[in-house]
Amino acid sequence: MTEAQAYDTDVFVDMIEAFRDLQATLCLVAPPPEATTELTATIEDVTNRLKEFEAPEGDRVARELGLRGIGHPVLVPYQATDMSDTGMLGSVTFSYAHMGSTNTVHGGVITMLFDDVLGMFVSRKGQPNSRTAFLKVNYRNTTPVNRELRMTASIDKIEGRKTFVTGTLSDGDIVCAEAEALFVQLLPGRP
Ligand SMILES: CCCCCCCCCCCCCCCC(=O)SCCNC(=O)CCNC(=O)[C@H](O)C(C)(C)COP(=O)(O)OP(=O)(O)OC[C@H]1O[C@@H](n2cnc3c(N)ncnc32)[C@H](O)[C@@H]1OP(=O)(O)O
Repeated sequence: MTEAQAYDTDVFVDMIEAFRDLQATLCLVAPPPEATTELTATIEDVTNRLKEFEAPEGDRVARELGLRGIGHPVLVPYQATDMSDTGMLGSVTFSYAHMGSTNTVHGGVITMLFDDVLGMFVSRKGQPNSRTAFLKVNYRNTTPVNRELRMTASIDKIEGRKTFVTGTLSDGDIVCAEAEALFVQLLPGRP
């Protein structure tokens, strides 16, 4: 995205943030049927308005903002705070939108975060244009929502087109989840 478009990008991120707030709020409410029907119509109005701006893949703002999930309505936004050639540190705070049972994060969301974080790290420091071949997650403890958590990622081995990575998600000294994954770089010409 060019510098001239940077302002538009910020505005788009604001809209995605508002959407995330909507998702989290939806998980906390119990509106009566009349209010639900009225609100559903409002959401449909917003969707129809947005459809007026559908764009070809290369021009979509969410795609341009792919890093750190910030421009994607479903991915979990995170911060990569430190990155070397083989290791990465980061932080993430899950919201009520990511809740499975009371105040703890849905396991599938944690796996999605690992796929995104490890995939980004492999793209930058391993081999670009790689895809997840496998991703194994061990859930060591429940993961709290609304709390800043620490993430690590490391590249353990590169063999030909294969990059082997591991990651952790921790709440202070408590390891919430660990992941190990293989990313395979696509052969030239493979979509
Ligand atoms: C400043 C710049 C910033 C840029 C910043 C960009 C940021 C960008 C961030 C993106 C972050 C999103 C990250 C999400 C990443 C996904 O979520 S990708 C989507 C989910 N994954 C998929 O859809 C993959 C589907 N599968 C496939 O496409 C193909 O099976 C694969 C994985 C590409 C492999 O196919 P292939 O290229 O034909 O490879 P193949 O010859 O079968 O195997 C190659 C080697 O890998 C091994 N292998 C393959 N699969 C496996 C497996 N499952 N288990 C074990 N070994 C395997 C083979 O045994 C073989 O080993 P060797 O014989 O070489 O020792």
